[in-house]
Amino acid sequence: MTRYVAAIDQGTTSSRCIVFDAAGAVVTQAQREHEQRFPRPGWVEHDAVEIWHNVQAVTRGALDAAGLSHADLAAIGITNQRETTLLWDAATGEPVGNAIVWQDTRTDRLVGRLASDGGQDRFRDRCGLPLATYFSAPKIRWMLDADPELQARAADGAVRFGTMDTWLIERLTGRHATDVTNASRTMLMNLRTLDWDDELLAAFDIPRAMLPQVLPSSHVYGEAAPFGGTPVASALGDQQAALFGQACFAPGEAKCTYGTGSFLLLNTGTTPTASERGLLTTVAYQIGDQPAVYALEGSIAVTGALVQWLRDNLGIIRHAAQVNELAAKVPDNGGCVIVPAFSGLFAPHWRPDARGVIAGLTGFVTKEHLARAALEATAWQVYDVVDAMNAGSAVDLAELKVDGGMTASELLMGFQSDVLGVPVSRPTVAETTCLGAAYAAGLAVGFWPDVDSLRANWRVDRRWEPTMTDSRRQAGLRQWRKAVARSLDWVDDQP
Ligand SMILES: Nc1ncnc2c1ncn2[C@@H]1O[C@H](COP(=O)(O)OP(=O)(O)O)[C@@H](O)[C@H]1O
Ligand SMILES: O=P(O)(O)OC[C@H](O)CO
Repeated sequence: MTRYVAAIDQGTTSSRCIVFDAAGAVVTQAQREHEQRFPRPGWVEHDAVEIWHNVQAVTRGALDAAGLSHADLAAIGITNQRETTLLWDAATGEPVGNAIVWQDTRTDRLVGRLASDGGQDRFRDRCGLPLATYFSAPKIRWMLDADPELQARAADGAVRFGTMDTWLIERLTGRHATDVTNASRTMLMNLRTLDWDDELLAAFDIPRAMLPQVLPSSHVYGEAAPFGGTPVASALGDQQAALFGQACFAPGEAKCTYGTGSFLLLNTGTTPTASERGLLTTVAYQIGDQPAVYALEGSIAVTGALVQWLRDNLGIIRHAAQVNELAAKVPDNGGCVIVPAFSGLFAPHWRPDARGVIAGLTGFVTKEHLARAALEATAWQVYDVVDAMNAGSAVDLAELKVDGGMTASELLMGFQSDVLGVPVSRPTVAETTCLGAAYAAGLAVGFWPDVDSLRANWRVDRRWEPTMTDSRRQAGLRQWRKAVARSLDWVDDQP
């Protein structure tokens, strides 16, 4: 009997598999980290074969841990780190090199060259994205430039492109396909046609023959041969999957996922909404042949990664959670503000020339103040994104649903509610990314009847209400804005 749905989350630092029951509760899970490769400053790579082995191992591991087999599964859903770019040989299925990860900034000159002719927003109308190293198209261009043989082979379809969803779908089912949410992060998909766009392909000189077929997010992609032919029935980028798992199915509903970076997505309904304030327009999901649903997104590159930096580079904490113990020892930041622009600032600023600053240092500032400033930096970056959303759209965010590793920090969540001035709610199932992929897969095979049945599964675990006075909020905001201004225009040689 098929009582469960499995979700595979292929993330930036690890791959995990979680099996859910019909109530959306976690039945079993397994997780495995993969190596982060930093061959040069600013470069970040993953070995896609290592990832493929890990994905199989965690899926088997999760099933074994609960004494289940693939026969217990109605479907498998896939969710993944987005934008990370891989090329492989169509005949052998072997990667032509490592995957270039979304955080990698090696394409900054290429992006600068393209932006010098028409500006950073020259493709925004078609694909919803500004020109930035973050997205896949510049990474594909870089790979094709790096090996002169590849362009011709790509034009014949002998070399294939894929993000991590596509890589896993092809390995599992034999089909070269992606979903609309992942395709919407490449800079190559037209937001309205939901297909590859000839003008964008021409601008990046990327052959259509190397690209996967674009399919809905909740859709049967094929049968997973290593798992007894279980249907692979969904694919979504991880941030879109979290929106789905948080049951943000109505326009105006939003979630923020706090991990290595943080990503706030607002459901804007079935027509793409443009942002004049630096937010991305992206596809939220598409269920079968229904119209696609769109989102506005604020992507923040460094939030939890700053806590890791306090741990790994400064050594002032031993575990991420200790940042809270340290921060709780002081009543405020002691006048110190950190802007973690380690690889420039993403939304809403899109400033590749920014670099991190610690502002307001005096002899009074201690490691406790630094810990507090690190948590506050996350909340203020999210504030900037929400501010851009409220200013640029008719929607005034009334509540924020949250998930991800950093939501374990009560101090951060309380401060977040304070600076936003709206309640912040964390659900009982914290694994919303996997849950969203499972939901989308379950819908495609009739395991769940409709999205209303999914909404009924959402339960609040903890809710934070704002308590900060407006004058304190304004004072903190002034300080934050001054610190952000000081982080800009640091890198001199932007092309
Ligand atoms: N208790 C905590 N307080 C603050 N930050 C935390 C805590 N626990 C984990 N983190 C941070 O959260 C991030 C991990 O969250 P996770 O959702 O697993 O991220 P990802 O999916 O991006 O790998 C790490 O960057 C870590 O520093
Ligand atoms: O794998 P995560 O959770 O760090 O998410 C990465 C994002 O999808 C990048 O856009």
